[in-house]
Amino acid sequence: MGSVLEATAGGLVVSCQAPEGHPLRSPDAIARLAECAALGGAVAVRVNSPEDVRAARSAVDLPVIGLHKVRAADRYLITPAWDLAAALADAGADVIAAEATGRGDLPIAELAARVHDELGLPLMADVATFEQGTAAWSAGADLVATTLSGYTMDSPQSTEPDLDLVARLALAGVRTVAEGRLATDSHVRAAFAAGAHAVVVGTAITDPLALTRRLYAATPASAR
Ligand SMILES: CC(=O)N[C@H](C=O)[C@@H](O)[C@H](O)[C@H](O)COP(=O)(O)O
Repeated sequence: MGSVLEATAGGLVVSCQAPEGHPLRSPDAIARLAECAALGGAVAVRVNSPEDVRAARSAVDLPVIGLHKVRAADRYLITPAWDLAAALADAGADVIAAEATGRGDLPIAELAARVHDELGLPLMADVATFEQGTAAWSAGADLVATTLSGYTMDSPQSTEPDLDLVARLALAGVRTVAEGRLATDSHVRAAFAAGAHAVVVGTAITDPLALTRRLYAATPASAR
């Protein structure tokens, strides 16, 4: 368990995900993205669903952080049920990522204990607020990620990463991962300056559709 935490310290984790309907939505495409991440220097990849965990696991020799997104009325929930966590472990995940916002089927302390005792893996708790982060850390989470800040009613809405949350959690002694809307090298440097243990970058690296749309929107042709 300690080795994954050591391996990720000071590093870039690349989130290799593609939603239903996206041209990259296939385990093979996710595996190719994971290969790019590995060649580029990533210390781990973050992957959605057991089938993508299997694909990434066989493609790269890096720790695989597994999650399983489930569609709810307002947003995707991250691994909100125990069975989903267990299936990720079966698929070869090295870390289980799950939300610690109170919307999972287990209280966070029970989830952390079961991930440790039954799966033998570390838990990455995805949170939206400082209170959720410190609670998850006290409850035994190994990593606390700012993943959900900006996606819940109780967190600030912004197009920028929530580096203030990263700084507050790190200052409180929480092993904090900066995740969500990091898109530039300045964001990455600022996250580490704020005390991050690691950073996760997804869209800005692995979603050419989103990147194309953003740059297209800056063209005269987009106004036609
Ligand atoms: C909110 C939510 O469901 N976030 C998901 C968590 O796994 C992913 O959709 C994000 O891509 C990931 O967090 C990385 O963030 P960004 O793509 O902004 O670099």
